[in-house]
Amino acid sequence: MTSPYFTYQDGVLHAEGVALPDLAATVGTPFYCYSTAALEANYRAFADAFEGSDTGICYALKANSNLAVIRTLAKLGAGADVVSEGEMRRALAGGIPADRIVFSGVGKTREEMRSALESGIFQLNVESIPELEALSQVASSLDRTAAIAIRVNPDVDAKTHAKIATGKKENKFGIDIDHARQTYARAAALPGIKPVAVAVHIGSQLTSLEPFRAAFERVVELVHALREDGHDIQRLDLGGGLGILYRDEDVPSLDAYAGMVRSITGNLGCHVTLEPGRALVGNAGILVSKVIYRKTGVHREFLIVDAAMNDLIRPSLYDAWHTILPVAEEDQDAPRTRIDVVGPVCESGDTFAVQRVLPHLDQDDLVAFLSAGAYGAVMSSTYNTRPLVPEVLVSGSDHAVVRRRPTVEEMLAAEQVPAWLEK
Ligand SMILES: Cc1ncc(COP(=O)(O)O)c(C=O)c1O
Ligand SMILES: N[C@@H](CCCC[NH3+])C(=O)O
Repeated sequence: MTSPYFTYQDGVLHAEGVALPDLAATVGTPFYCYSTAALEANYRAFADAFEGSDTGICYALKANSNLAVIRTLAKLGAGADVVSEGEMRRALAGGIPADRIVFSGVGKTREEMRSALESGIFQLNVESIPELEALSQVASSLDRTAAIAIRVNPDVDAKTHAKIATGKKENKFGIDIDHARQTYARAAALPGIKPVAVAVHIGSQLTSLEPFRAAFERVVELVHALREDGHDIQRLDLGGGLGILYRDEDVPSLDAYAGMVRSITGNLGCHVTLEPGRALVGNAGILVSKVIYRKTGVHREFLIVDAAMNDLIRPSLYDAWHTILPVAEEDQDAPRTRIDVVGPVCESGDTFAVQRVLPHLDQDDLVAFLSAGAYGAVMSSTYNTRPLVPEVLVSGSDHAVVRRRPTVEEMLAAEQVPAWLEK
């Protein structure tokens, strides 16, 4: 399974027109590689599906906040959904105008609120009463009015992995939808706050439209009730969450998703914000790694690669499946075997795949983990003092290293041994 942007040409896997072995020789392994054409196609497909509706696409930066990725999407007109001041500054640095930025998240600090208000962003999505009160104080102190959505929790099962479901009562996100009317009343009475929107986001990697439908219907009902209460609700923020194909999921088409959104919200006269993350970047990136050793144990065979859980944590954290392709095109008739693909980190959880059927791979062979463009590099760490891996953006036959690998010296330079330990 390849994509139109990662294909075999002349016997080796390419990202657009760039041969991955050449990139590996230039930047060293492991590295992330993103396709500009894939990013553009994903954004355009999303925008086209909503063409003609009053819709803003605010790319959820958390999925991949590499500056060059942001810039690529910004040039196509994307707004941003951010969850920290750092992300907000990245969005602005990537060329996304402040008036297309939505600030989400359960724990915005007062400093973050101040910075968001001073930047003049489109909307803050508030998730609790204490947050509402803090925002009122910050906005008043700046003599500004914060345009807000209240994120409601509709208590809908998103039918996704429990660690990325956000719309059930027991999740920390949003305000219980049954308490929403009181909360809007409270918000409207506070200085510096103007409630203009309702926000919802029930989880990530949803592969069925039904949970979205259930949540959005509840939100529309709420909008009617809030308008009856005298609130001027002009906007809806329907979050992100649309899933992508990792293995064999039956992912809804963009047209089906957009049709469902239109059919539920079409008559409300609201501006609709959408916050796709994974759907825009997930299949636009891969992680390329090299086999260090092939190890034959008593019970199992292991392929030990130079990428690890610190570089791509999704398999360890969510038992996520990433298709693994040999970079050298396999002979279709060659024998295939089952093997565990693991990294060098000292944890048994540092496992990318268990008993995966793969062609014979050995020391120094390159492999590519597909669909690693979302929640890949952004979730990496330096565990085991492994430097963050480079990110490369490809466009046609050009490539650019858009984040370089820091040296261990640079990592050490950020730390200090106190003088008393030197005595
Ligand atoms: C509020 C909010 N919006 C948007 C997203 C983006 O989600 P996804 O990458 O699944 O589209 C998330 C993450 O789940 C989120 O928490
Ligand atoms: N990190 C998750 C998605 C989290 C979405 C953020 N709310 C993943 O890799 O699937």
